Amino acid sequence: MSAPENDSSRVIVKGASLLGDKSADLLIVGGVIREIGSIDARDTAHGSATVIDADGLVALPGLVDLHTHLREPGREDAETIRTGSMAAAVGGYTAVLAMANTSPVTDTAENAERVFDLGRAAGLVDVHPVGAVTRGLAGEELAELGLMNRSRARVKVFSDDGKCVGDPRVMRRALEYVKAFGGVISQHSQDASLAGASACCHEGELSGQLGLPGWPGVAEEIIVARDVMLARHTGSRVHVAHVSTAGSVEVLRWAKAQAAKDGHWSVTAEVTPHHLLLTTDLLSGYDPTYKVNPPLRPVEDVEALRAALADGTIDAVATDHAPHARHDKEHAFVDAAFGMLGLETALAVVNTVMRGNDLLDWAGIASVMSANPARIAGLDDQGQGIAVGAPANLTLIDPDASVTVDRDASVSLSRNNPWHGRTLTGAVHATLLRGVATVVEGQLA
Ligand SMILES: NC(=O)N[C@@H](CC(=O)O)C(=O)O
Ligand SMILES: [Zn+2]
Ligand SMILES: [Zn+2]
Repeated sequence: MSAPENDSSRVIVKGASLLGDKSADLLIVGGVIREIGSIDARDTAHGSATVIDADGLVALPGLVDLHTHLREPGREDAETIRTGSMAAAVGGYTAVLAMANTSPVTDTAENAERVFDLGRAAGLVDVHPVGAVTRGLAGEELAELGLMNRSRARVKVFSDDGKCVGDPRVMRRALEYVKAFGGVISQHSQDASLAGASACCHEGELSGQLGLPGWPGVAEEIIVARDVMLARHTGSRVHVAHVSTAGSVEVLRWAKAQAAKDGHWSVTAEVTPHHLLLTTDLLSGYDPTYKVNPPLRPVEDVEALRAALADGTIDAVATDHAPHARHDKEHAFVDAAFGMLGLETALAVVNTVMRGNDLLDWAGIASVMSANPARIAGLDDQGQGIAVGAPANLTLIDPDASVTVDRDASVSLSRNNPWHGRTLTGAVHATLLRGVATVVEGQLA
């Protein structure tokens, strides 16, 4: 699939409810929204237009995922840039940020360009490589941050995700460095010594009963607290990946108020769909599908995360789509790999949890799943909403569809799907990347 070269290629989307509000038609010419209103598909000017009947569907701007693991290069048995892009498109995404914990690590301009080019070749979503903060994710020397930024991949988001940048001196240098070009450090906030090498779940009453080694929420919170102080000190930007505790939310609330007063630095944060719905009690069956980092938390944390997403303390939903091959996941709980799939189900989970509980409306979902992540990542071709002159990156959603998730229906190469067997509300009907349908009637085009 490639972007239309012919400027006259026309698509008409008929009768979609724009962000859940009033219905209108969209005229797309050459991949750009040209007109919004009442468009007569029979008008001879639109003679060869492709018409998409969107009656009863909600149109959102294409979704943007700040946090995806595509596993290529290195673990093409778990996912490739192509299959991960397929899962993203099916999930309504038009752009994803691909984490750097591949093999080799995305820590050089050359490696970043390779991921970028493979994303372009797949052509289903815009794949933006995230650059590593440190060489080899080792936490010691800074990676080629400037060269990655100046490369064809134009990397602006840097993360050692999977590992925390533990050394405050390294974190300080990284924040200072990316400031020069408006970059951001996305931190996997987890103090290594409090987490401990064998910990595999949330530390609490249940981990004690199950005999599983856990780590406490404070291992996350102290890093969030440290990093916002470093961002303030350096006048830079920090982004907190996969926030999972009520304590982190409290720190963020304080930090955002300070940043707004100070004006010279900022902190943003994301939450995953699974941390908005799944709780630590799922671990009682020792099913490694539910083993993830940060771990599933008690219901009090889940409630705080929902409230923070609703009130803007948390800016974005990011999937942390983390595919794993069967032989890495199907182990005793303590030995299994951390991580779960998320791209194909994110929109339905957010709709079920947030809209279903009157915490966000469609416009709010568009903010946390498109506009805000695009702004945080500094993407200029995404997140502009549904407006005349904006690229036609669109997701058409059947808002009332009730879908029971089947892990074998996934286009991902992996099957570590925590939503298998659950019934969610809302389904992606179509996805358009710059006017080209990547998904039609829920299937890859
Ligand atoms: N989330 C996970 O449990 N695993 C991620 C790494 C990460 O996001 O920390 C992975 O790469 O598998
Ligand atoms: Zn992480
Ligand atoms: Zn991750």
